[in-house]
Amino acid sequence: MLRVAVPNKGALSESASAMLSEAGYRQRRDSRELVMVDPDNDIEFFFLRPRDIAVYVGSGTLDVGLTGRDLFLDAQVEAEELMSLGFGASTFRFAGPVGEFASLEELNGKRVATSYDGLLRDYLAERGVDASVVRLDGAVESSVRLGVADAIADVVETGTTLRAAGMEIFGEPILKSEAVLIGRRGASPAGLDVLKRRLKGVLVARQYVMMDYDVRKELVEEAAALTPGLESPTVSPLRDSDWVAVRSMIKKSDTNRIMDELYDLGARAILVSTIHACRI
Ligand SMILES: Nc1ncnc2c1ncn2[C@@H]1O[C@H](COP(=O)(O)OP(=O)(O)OP(=O)(O)O)[C@@H](O)[C@H]1O
Ligand SMILES: O=P(O)(O)OC[C@H]1O[C@H](OP(=O)(O)OP(=O)(O)O)[C@H](O)[C@@H]1O
Ligand SMILES: [Mg+2]
Repeated sequence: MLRVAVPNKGALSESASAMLSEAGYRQRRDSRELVMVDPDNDIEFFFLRPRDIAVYVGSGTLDVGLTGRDLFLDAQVEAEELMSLGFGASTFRFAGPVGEFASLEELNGKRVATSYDGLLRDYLAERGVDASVVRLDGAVESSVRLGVADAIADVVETGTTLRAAGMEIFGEPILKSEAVLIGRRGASPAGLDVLKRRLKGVLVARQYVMMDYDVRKELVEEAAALTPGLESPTVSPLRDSDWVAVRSMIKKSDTNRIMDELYDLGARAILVSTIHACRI
């Protein structure tokens, strides 16, 4: 039975469970449940703190886990990223009091507070910056005002928390994070391929739509270039032999641009429908 770690609370929890449900797996009804067996799919879900998930997977206790890339790298365990999951995006950045820091080098000899000390120590060491790292559990934005640090390194999403603390970002982003599936390096436990294929199916169904349109036969090559699809578009005859019907998957975010371009080309009856589920 495949043993999978899922965030039990926090920023990633709801989206992780929603994605697994969409992939056809049973998920817990009560947020206090710690384990959930799905016998139909021969899989077992363990609901754990997102920060601890990499530790369980790295030690081999659990086969795979859904967690944040930043939390995974911070844990410094023997595991690898198997795929990105398309949610939980965030950026990990340096910040300091407004006007005080402009570049990474200025951190030499300073104190930097963070909840991600493993990640930060690696980053500073790789760039030869000699700063002392102050490990805090959370709310690191308050650390400078309270005098335990000179700057911070933290997750920034909207920047609201930073602004409220009178701080601003500086330097290059340390890391772009999102939710990822992690597993033991080189391991391929039974059921993992199916899980990955199902998750990929959810990603594609979320990111793509199905587009149908009619176009004059002589324009089909030009139209197909706009909608190449994953393999190749389906082209079907119409009763009026001067026209054909074309069907192709396109990126959801390109929908309106492609509809405009197809219309300008002379395509008509352009229809877009959602993809409920798929296997690619
Ligand atoms: N706005 C956000 N705030 C915090 N984390 C976010 C945000 N958006 C995405 N994430 C991601 O969520 C994960 C952190 O989740 P979570 O906040 O549950 O952990 P935590 O901060 O360790 O726990 P808690 O805040 O409950 O003490 C990281 O991978 C982070 O990149
Ligand atoms: O840029 P923003 O949209 O304001 O979001 C970023 C903030 O959200 C997270 O805090 P969280 O709520 O997880 O609390 P924590 O710091 O105690 O983990 C993160 O640590 C930042 O403080
Ligand atoms: Mg948090």
